[in-house]
Parts: sequence; structure tokens; C-alpha cells
Amino acid sequence: MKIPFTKMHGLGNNYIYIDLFQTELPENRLSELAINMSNQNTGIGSDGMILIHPAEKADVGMRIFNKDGSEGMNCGNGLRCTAKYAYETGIVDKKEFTIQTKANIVRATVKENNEQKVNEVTIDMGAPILQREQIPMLGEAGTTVINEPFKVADKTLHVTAVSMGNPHVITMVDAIDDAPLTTLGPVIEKDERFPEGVNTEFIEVVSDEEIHFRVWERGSGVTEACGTGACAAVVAATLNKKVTKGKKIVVHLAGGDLIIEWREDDHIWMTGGAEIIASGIFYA
Ligand SMILES: N[C@@H](CCC[C@H](N)C(=O)O)C(=O)O
Repeated sequence: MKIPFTKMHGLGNNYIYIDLFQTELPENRLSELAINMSNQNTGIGSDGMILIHPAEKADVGMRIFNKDGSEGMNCGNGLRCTAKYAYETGIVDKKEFTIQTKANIVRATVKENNEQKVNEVTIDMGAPILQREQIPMLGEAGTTVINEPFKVADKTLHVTAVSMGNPHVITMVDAIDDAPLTTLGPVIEKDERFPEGVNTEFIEVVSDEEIHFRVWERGSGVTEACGTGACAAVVAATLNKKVTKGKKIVVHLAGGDLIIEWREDDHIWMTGGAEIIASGIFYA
């Protein structure tokens, strides 16, 4: 099989994008394709694979597969790249349009530079989900998980759990560089209290408008950035009274900055860049 692809990144969180408006892929090989394309030695090398496809209820659809072949429900950086691709290739012919993911339908707004290239995308990501059983996380149904003691390995963390359509567990630390990302990230990802696995974030809240952020992603490990994670981090910081709802927060990720705003109507808005790296043919 010869598969045309475009590799794109949002703050270094990089995926192989396949345009299903142009190409067909067999459903039963998607997971294997994601694993093979993501391999940096025998594939293209990436954090996973994203399919851009026609959607029934939105202008365009997006599906995300992690590096290990598992399918995610949502991807913030992927949404901004999908928006850029859809606008620049003419899949959509307006600057505000909708994108359907497995989790929900979001609204994207693209901004162009002088060369008619999209250099900034804002997404209304919708409202966060806080009910424990909807994250999902084991424990008493109907409760929320805010600064809850969580024993893991020989440590007790205090975690806040948020779903942005995909599950996130956030721990606040005093110094981001000392966060136990690579030691506890893989352990928490597979912890049985998260029956569907979890994306693990450590954050250092610097002020009412600034957060440092590092992530261990479910299915992909350490990545440079996670858009849904940055949204979840701002929700967690707000619930823990470290930042104020309604303010624009700069989230510093390893690959760059995102502006996140949790508005009074409960919707979270994410603004940041999206870049094309390369395009070509993958021989599967
Ligand atoms: N990098 C993404 C999230 C990708 C999916 C995640 N690993 C999951 O399995 O939930 C983002 O930018 O949000």
C-alpha cells in the first residue's frame, strides 16, 4: 500500500496526518499503521497517526492513534493542525468551522499571515468533565477528584483528574524540573484506578497567569506538548484556587506556549500554532 501523508506538529507534538478525503485505509490495519509509521527507525517517526476524514455532523472529522496503536478520543494539538490542513487544502472554505472527534464537536478559528498560511488556531474545546466515573477513575461515583491523595510507588501525590474527552490526572509540583515524569508517568498511565489508562501531567503554577507543564501521554510517553493536557492543567489549577477562572493563562510546554482560557460559560479556549513539517508517501 502507498499512503500519501503530511507530517505536522503543534509545539513539537508531532503526528502523521492522512487525508481520508483523498485516500482510503482499511479499518482493521489502522492500529498497525500507527505503530509502523511512528517508529523512528523503520517508519517516519512520530507521536502517532491522525486521520482527517469527512464527518456527518461537522465540516471535518479527526481520529487520533497514539504511538502504541491505541486510539485516543481527542487531541488538542491535532485539532489545531487539522484546522490548518483543512483550511489550507480547501477542505473548508471559511475561517470558522467545526471539527468532530470521537469525544465531541469543537469549533475552530484560523488566522492567516501575509502569505495566506495559517499561523494561529483557536479552538473552543467545550466544557471539561469532572465526574469521577466519566473520567473514568475508580472510587465513589458522583464525586470529583480534586487534590486527592494518590499513593503510587513509594510516594503520595495529590492529584486532580479532568477529562477533556480524554482522561488527564494532574499533580502540582514546586519545581517543574524535579517532577517525576519518567519514573511515575508510565506507572500512573497503567494504574488500575484508571481503567482506560490516563495522560499524566505535572504542573508548576508560577502566577495567576502562568503555568509550567510537562506530560507523560497515554500511548505515546513523554511528548513535547499536549493540548488537551494544557486545558486540563488550567482546570486543575483553577479548581485548586491557584489561578482565576476567566483569565487567559500562558501554559509553558516543553515545545512552546499555549494560551488557555476557561471561560465563565464553562468552555475552554485554546490558542496556539500549527506547523507542516513534510509530506510524502509511506510504503506500508
Ligand atoms: N497529544 C494530544 C493527546 C493525544 C491522545 C492522548 N495520548 C490520549 O490517549 O488520550 C493532545 O495534544 O491533546
